[in-house]
Amino acid sequence: MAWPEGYGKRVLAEVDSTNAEAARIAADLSGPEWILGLTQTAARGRRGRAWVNPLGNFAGTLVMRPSETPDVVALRSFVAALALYDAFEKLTGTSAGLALKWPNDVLLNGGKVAGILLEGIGGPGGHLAIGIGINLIAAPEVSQVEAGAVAPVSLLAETGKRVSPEQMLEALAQAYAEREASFVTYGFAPIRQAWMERAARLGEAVTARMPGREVTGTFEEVDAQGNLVLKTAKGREEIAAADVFF
Ligand SMILES: O=C(O)CCCC[C@@H]1SC[C@@H]2NC(=O)N[C@@H]21
Repeated sequence: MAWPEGYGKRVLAEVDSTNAEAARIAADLSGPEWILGLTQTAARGRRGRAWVNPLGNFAGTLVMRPSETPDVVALRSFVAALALYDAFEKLTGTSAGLALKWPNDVLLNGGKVAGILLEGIGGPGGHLAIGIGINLIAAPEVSQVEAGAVAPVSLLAETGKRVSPEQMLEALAQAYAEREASFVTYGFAPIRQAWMERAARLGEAVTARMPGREVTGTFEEVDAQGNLVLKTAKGREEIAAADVFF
């Protein structure tokens, strides 16, 4: 498999968090760079949660300096989710059981196999860290995740396929570069369309939980801004940030 032109790569035997490392090195980079951490000692998840990261799972961050406004930069969570989907498909030879969960999880046979953490570095106009964690060989216990959340699963347990972090990085970096090129050239529309074709629970009832309130409705679409759109008894709700429960 080819490594994408123009992207750098560094592999660290141990790091606190590849997103934290991205923030440390960003200012010295001259182009996009993948950081692979074989072990992370302080991995972080979305909304300040910890991320369980046993040896053999994938922990990586792409650090880059996008040129768009922050609202457009944030749409890269969909670009990354699609690239993850592509990489799983390529490595396993099938898309059976794969689905994307808004805003940025990858599901396999209904369980969470990968998550994405987008973090800005250095404020507007600065760098972006796209942190990706993949349960390649092990998943945390259900008791370690929030009540009602999608159960974690591993690629190995679900498919019997053993993929190394390095193999995943090669596939993911290539897939990401292709989706990124599409995003930069054609904008969000084709990414949004492809994401929705792979979406979990589209057209079904879901609950979006936000600080202090929750909304249940039919998952209608992801709109042109990346919002989750729910049809509720009170009308259309456009939700920018939430945890989604099925
Ligand atoms: O909560 C989520 O679903 C997102 C998890 C993101 C975890 C990855 S592992 C690599 C990168 N480094 C971190 O500290 N977090 C992200």
